[in-house]
Amino acid sequence: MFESLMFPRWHTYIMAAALSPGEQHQFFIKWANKQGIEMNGVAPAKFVGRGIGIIAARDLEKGEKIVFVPASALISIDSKPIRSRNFPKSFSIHGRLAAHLALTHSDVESSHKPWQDIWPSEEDFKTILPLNWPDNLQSLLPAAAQDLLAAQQKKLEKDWKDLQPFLPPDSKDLFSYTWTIVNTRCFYWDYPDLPPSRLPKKRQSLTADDCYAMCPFLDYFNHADEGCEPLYDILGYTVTCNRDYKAGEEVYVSYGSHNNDFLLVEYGFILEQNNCDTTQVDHLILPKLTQAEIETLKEDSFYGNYTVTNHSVCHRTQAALRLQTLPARRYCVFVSGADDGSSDQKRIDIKCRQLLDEYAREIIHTEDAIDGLDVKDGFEIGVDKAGSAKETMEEGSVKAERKDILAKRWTQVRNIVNECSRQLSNGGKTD
Ligand SMILES: C[S@@+](CC[C@H](N)C(=O)[O-])C[C@H]1O[C@@H](n2cnc3c(N)ncnc32)[C@H](O)[C@@H]1O
Repeated sequence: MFESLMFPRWHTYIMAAALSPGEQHQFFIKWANKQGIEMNGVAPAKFVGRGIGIIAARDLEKGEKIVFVPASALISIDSKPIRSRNFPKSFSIHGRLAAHLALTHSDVESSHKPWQDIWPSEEDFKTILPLNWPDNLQSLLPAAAQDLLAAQQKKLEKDWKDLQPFLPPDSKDLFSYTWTIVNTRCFYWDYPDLPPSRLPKKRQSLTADDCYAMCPFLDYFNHADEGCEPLYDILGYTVTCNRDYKAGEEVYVSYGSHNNDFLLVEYGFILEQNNCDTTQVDHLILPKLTQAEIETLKEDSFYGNYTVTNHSVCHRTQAALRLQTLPARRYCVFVSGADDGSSDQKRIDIKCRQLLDEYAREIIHTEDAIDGLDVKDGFEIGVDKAGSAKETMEEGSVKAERKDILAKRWTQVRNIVNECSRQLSNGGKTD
């Protein structure tokens, strides 16, 4: 059984190392204990640049269970208050959860109020989430991040269109905020707690996008590419230490194997060290393909998702470059796996390097544009194309944090591209 934790004596000592999270977090912990949430040797703490996270309150051992959240404490579309709203089942789970949170947002009696009080504010999200940035800054994101952002905007707009009739007038901004709360704080959940009579039917109707639940306390954990992996079963969620931790260290979970473009668009941050980091070159390859080449690549399932890491150019990119460069027969034996393509490798490596050189020129150009952004901290609220309140800025003026994260992301992309190019020049291999 986990020990119950309500800021005991060691807490004061450990909090000297990290910043104390504040009073509303103490209320939340009390509330969490009442929900049956168990914490063992960990506590919330404030970390510079990462908001609240989880700190090891004593030395922890690999394999130790540090958090348990019972299924009854989750907010899912099977929670009674959401079921009773009778949102149509055809609406996305993300949208239904966001609408419920919007409808309870100003209810001081709501059952999850102490939890809501510890979430980031709308203001926090305005700075960190590219979704809330003005168009001139969004257009300075790497192309792959812009594609992710466009998909995110489309999902939000669809959910808003569906759920708007259930919400008070003028609640688009509130809905967008609760939608991003759901997006940044949900965990995978495919309803293992449902009775066997309901489970098969429920599972049949689920897509991966539907398997979301809000999970109190678990949503305190920040992400690292290597962290604890939360596991769930019929009883709820458990977090187990992935390694030993010293008292005072931050304990992370892994949100999945995500590159920094994904983390920036979905969560509003990038990792300085990310073993899963990549960059994409679709925007350089796709516009140069003929219609016939597009059809061939689609047929062979090699269309798009062309990825570069700091040591390799992926197999898919090579397939596209081979199709553009080599006789059809040589391309066919490569994609069918009948030949490893090594006899053409030198020619393809030259193509890869030309592609990376083209990318390097684009990077320099974008870095210059970011460098020239005029930093201003104040901004006014205006209305964007979709009719939602959004800040307007003079062309080129930007909050310092946004400029900083854009500049850092492009430095990372430049390093990936330069390092990969260097490896190719040294006769390094492509994947
Ligand atoms: C599930 S919440 C984690 C708790 C959050 N830090 C808070 O203050 O409530 C996810 C959000 O935490 C922040 N975050 C998570 N991991 C981070 C990291 N490694 N570095 C910076 N921010 C991080 C991002 O703002 C992200 O959207």
